[in-house]
Amino acid sequence: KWISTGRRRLPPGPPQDPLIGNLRHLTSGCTEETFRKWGKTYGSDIIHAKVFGRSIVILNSQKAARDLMEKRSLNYSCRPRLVLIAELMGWDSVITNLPYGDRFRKHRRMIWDHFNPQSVMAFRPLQRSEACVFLLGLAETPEELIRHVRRFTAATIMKIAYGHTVKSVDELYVRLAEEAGYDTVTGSANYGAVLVDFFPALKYIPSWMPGAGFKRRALETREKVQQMLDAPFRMVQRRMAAGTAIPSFTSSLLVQSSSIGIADEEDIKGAAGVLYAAATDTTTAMLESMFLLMVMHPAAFARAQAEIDSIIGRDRLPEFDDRSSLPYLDCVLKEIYRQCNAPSFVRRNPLTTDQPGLPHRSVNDDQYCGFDIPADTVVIPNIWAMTRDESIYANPNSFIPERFLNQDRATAEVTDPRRLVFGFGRRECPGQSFADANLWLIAACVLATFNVSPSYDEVISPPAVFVPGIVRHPAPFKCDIKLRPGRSLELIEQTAHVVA
Ligand code: HEM
Repeated sequence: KWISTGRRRLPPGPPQDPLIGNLRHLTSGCTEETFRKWGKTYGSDIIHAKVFGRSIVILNSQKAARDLMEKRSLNYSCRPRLVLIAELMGWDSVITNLPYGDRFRKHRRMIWDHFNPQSVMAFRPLQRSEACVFLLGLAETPEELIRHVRRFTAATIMKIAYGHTVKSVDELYVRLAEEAGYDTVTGSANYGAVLVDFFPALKYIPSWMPGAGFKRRALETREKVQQMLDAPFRMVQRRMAAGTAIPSFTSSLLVQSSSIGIADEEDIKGAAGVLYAAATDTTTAMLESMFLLMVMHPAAFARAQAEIDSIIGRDRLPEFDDRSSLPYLDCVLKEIYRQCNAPSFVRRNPLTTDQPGLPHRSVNDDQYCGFDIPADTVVIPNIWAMTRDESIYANPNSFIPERFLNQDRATAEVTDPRRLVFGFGRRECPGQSFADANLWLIAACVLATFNVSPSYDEVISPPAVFVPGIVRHPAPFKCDIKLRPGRSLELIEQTAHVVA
């Protein structure tokens, strides 16, 4: 392997240590910003690193990501083999970890049928009613903002996936899912966990052996993952048998697959389970970031609020059909996506740098811009760098929604951050229309009914500090959230009554 890679013209990258390659770089505080700096240092959009002989290519530009992951998608739509998370922890029946192939296509179809831009229109009444519950909660206990956000994201997806109504984040199914997710993240952040992904034979090491702590933890997590996938699925089956099931993603798939074999059952469980895992943390992080940015950039949000007041008035809440009449609000949302796209490379394992920015894997040898990209290379899109590309976004570190105003179609297409933050090619996020609708609705309704400002006891507005993790959440921050004077509460209650 060493001799064959020696002859190749690989993309440039930082110097490597013997045997371990760039392991030290990639596991110790190496961020998306470092990857971008490497790009500048080595004068290339694509950077090559190596860990235990395995090639890792980082794509720092939108062009490189589209050229490879979209135009050559047949070669770049696989995922790296994830021994720890998929094989040991039991996340092997969820699409995010499936290799490109028939089973992947089957899962993608199941999810796409329910979440394509047309189908998600059916979720609008649910989104509106859950948005009202969110607003009422915020009016009552504004200090519990994060809890209300988490309940909203859990409630919308649980209802869709299983027809189950979530009243509180302390409920069983939410707890199971949260614990499985938490244990997966924490259990994959240690060196044993990294090693088993690069040396799969280590998965056979007996759990009692010294040094096998990663395996013991993974097997404990496996039970939680099983419970998280099983429990709500069995609940739907029980309710269907009793004739009390509310139509859902799971029930409709169960009805469709009349002669259900074990493979189908596992597939349906996995497809429903991934919805929670993929939808909640990402959407929660974006909504938290939205509130942080409201506090940091009051002028932009005041302008969006004034737009809502002048177009919709103060006698009703915004509805989805109002979206095209509120262009400035859309610009604000784009700028939120651009600045808070929550990618996280600050992890211990370069194979499991998570959403958004899930790694792809090349299947065959390829060449790009004169460089060789060997088969089985892990390909990581550096979405953070792409949304800060100075050739596309002037002053990328400033919050300027106006940059998106009055753009012609071609420019709008190149600059729209939604074409970056939801990933690329055949692996692009299938939940993006739904996620985008949730973010828009909450932004519009909050601006219509609340004033969000820095907390009185804070001297300066909070800095944009993000906590590294599977998804980047803002560090805890204080803010004042108050109902706007006038009929705000009455409007929320009225709408809640109508949409209930
Ligand atoms: C703002 C919220 C969200 C963001 C930023 C986001 C972002 C992403 C990204 C970057 C990927 C990886 C794409 C790639 O590999 O190129 C992804 C995958 C995925 N997302 Fe989302 N997502 C969000 C919300 C959702 C929601 C609401 C759902 C479900 C309803 C969802 C379901 C999925 C699934 C199933 C995958 C795996 C696709 C595959 O492996 O083929 N996501 N998402």
